[in-house]
Amino acid sequence: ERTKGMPGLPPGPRGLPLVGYLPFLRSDLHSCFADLARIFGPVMMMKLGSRQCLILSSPEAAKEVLRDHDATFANHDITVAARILTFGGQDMAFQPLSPMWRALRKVSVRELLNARTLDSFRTLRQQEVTLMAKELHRRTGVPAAVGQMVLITSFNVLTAMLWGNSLAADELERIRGEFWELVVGIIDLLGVTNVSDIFPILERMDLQGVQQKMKQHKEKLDGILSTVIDRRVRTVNTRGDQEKAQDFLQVLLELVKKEDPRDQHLTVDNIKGLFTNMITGGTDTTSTTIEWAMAEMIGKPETMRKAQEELDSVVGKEEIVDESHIGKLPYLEALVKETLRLHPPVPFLLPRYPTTTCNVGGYIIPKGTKVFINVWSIHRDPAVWENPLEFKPERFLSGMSKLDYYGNNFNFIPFGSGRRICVGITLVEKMSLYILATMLHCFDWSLPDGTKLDLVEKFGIVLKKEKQLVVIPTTRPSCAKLRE
Ligand code: HEM
Repeated sequence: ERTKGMPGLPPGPRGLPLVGYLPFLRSDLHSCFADLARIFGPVMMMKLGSRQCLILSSPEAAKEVLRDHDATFANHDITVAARILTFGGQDMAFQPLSPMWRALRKVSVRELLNARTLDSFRTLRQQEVTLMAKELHRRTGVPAAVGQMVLITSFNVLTAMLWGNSLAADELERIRGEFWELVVGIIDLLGVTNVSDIFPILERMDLQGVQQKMKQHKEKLDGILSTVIDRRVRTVNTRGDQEKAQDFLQVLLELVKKEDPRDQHLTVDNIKGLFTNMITGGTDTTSTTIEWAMAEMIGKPETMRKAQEELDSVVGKEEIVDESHIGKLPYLEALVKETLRLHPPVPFLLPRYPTTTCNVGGYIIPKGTKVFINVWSIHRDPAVWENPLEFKPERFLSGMSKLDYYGNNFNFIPFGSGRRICVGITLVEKMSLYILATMLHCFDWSLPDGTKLDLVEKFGIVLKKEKQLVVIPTTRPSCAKLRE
């Protein structure tokens, strides 16, 4: 609708009064939005309940929002469930663009997620990944839920990086046992279309019980985080400053104590919110990536064979992978990129909203519109990708070889782009390649007899396999080293 040469709202499907287009959406929202974009175009608007929503489905439209209007769209839209989980939005991901967001992001990069600090955790990663490989070795020939195992490994690495050995071994063991279900439950709830978000007036009624369930998960998580923090404060109080650990938790606790007005004052809830972001945002995404990579390779065995041949020649058939090999494995790197292209773990990024009314694609976008960037459909756009539905790591070795994870080319943005780009990319690059390299170098993988591979997706804030992948490891020569 354009009047007198003024830009109008973007085109989109008309809905019903009050509910908008909500009753017509399918549960596989990513592919439903992609189907609608084929009719209405890559800049599409629809009303869901009382909320105006913008859906962008082309690299050009994504670029306009994430680069040209980066500052205007730099806020993530917080849902009712996310607010409960993040201690009222005290985390990094749902903090509006503000001094607090800057302080949380800065301290995370300076003290944890930079190349030098991450290198200092190399032995820790090696220990945890070797433990996982040993466990798989013990279970040779027995079906294994690989996603679940990778999730636990990522959790162990990440939490040791966050708070060192703040917990006693038995406490840690108990938490690890509960953790898988907790994260899966949280991620599932974050992906539910909650009517409380669409009709804020209904929030108090919590019609689907989402808020109630999220409160229970949050209480569990809060229990774990409070124990970790209390233990640390008590240890420092009894043993004194000399013996205190110099890890990320300690740096954050010092910032809570600091009263210098030039520093952004942090609260304990900020620490808990930040840890919640990293634990929930950094584990399930990594394990989902590995699970999809394994599933695609099972479906196309020559890709697994090529990755194993590369590993055999770089690492040596009877040696064990270590992180120094990672930069020398271009095929494996391409394989992970191809997985993130076909199965971007966060299919809409974290939805944004503009803080002022602005123009995108020649249309007017009202302030506060919820913006979904459909990365899943951008990554499958036939105008950009040849045979987009084919799993073909080679494309990242030739035509698309320059694409990286840093959001500079809008054809490939699995981690987003601009100032709100994922803060954990460096860690993901190390962890996902290292885990996958170890799994492929130590084992061959096959489906249990009588089962068939399926690649059915389940939409959510994280785009998972509907059925978890269960596969059987059989040993390769390098496994002998695991016994040493
Ligand atoms: C395969 C793994 C991962 C994927 C695909 C992924 C993807 C994403 C995406 C798409 C965003 C939103 C970006 C945007 O809005 O433009 C994001 C944000 C974020 N990610 Fe990741 N992520 C992964 C792993 C991690 C890890 C390991 C960590 C931390 C240890 C992490 C921490 C965060 C945080 C804190 C944010 C919010 C950043 C901000 O708002 O400034 N992520 N991630």
